[in-house]
Amino acid sequence: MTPMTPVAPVTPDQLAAIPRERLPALLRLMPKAELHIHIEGSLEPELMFKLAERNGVQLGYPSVAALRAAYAFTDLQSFLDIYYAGASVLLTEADFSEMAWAYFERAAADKVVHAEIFFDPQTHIERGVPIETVIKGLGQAARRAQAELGLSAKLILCFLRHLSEADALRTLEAALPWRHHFIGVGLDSSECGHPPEKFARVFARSREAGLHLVAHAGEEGPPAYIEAALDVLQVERIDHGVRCTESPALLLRLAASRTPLTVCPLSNVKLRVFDTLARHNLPALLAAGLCVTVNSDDPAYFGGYLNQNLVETFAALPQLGAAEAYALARNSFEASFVPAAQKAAWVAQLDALFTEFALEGAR
Ligand code: HPA
Ligand SMILES: [Zn+2]
Repeated sequence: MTPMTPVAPVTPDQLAAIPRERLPALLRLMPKAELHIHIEGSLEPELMFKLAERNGVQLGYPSVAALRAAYAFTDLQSFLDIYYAGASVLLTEADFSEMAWAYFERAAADKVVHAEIFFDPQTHIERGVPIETVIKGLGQAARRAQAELGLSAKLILCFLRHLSEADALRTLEAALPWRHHFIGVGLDSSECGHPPEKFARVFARSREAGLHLVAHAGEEGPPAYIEAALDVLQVERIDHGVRCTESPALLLRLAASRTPLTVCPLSNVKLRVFDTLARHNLPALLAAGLCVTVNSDDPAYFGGYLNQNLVETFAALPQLGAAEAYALARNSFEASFVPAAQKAAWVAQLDALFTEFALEGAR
């Protein structure tokens, strides 16, 4: 089907007619956008060892199996320590390109048609890797993803919140000559003790430069961090944000404004934000009318890419059915930073697929 073919929106009755056993296939087949993926978190142990050898970097683990065995996290910080150590193998433009290309191939297999990927330049600048090496390497893979996979890919530069705002401002100035290679800025790393207010000036400067603004908030931090990200940083999306349910007023505000939350269920369980997927608040967030999306965060570390997140989460939560699958995919396009006409074309593909599954279910 071409994007211009008119498609009637799938109806609630049609969604209700889709049998539960068809959900895994539907979740895998539906077109979707991924909006919360740290590209350094897509670095699989096998590629990490290959790059370590190529670049003469000592990893501190004797084997892929030993490294994987270390992926037993107790909280965000215990993950970040290993994640930054893993990123130390990345030195050349080719390294960044190879890592991103591997992610794009995996994402395309999951029917991701658009990805907005985070990168952490300060992790690399600190080790003497020029920012242009990082941006050019990732940009090259993004162009190849569009050309060879039909996957549109954009970059979002993240500031590390455990470092100073002055460091973030220096990083932004160093990146601005490459402004045309990235669409926005974000805020990640250790949340507690590093509230959004710490980065008010660098976000204001980024806004002046015409960049989109997002921030991690309410993963481990309190609802007040989500409010500060909205009010002080003026972000357009909240990454994670799951702790918003602790504040009824904030929940109402997020629903009314349709501020997107990029939720990462497998990450939340691995980092002990929730004990199990069955206890995740995704159904409550959807029921409250929020523009929630599902994402993989750091798939090489947390046990799965986007479809794995969707399939496992739906299997664990009987409240989630075809209507919620449709809402999540539709939200992923609504929440993306792409032109309205492109969003409409993807939503039309979504309607066509869900209608097909409904008709098959009714037969
Ligand atoms: O889940 C995360 N939270 C904060 N910082 C991060 N950096 C990579 N992943 C994460
Ligand atoms: Zn994240």
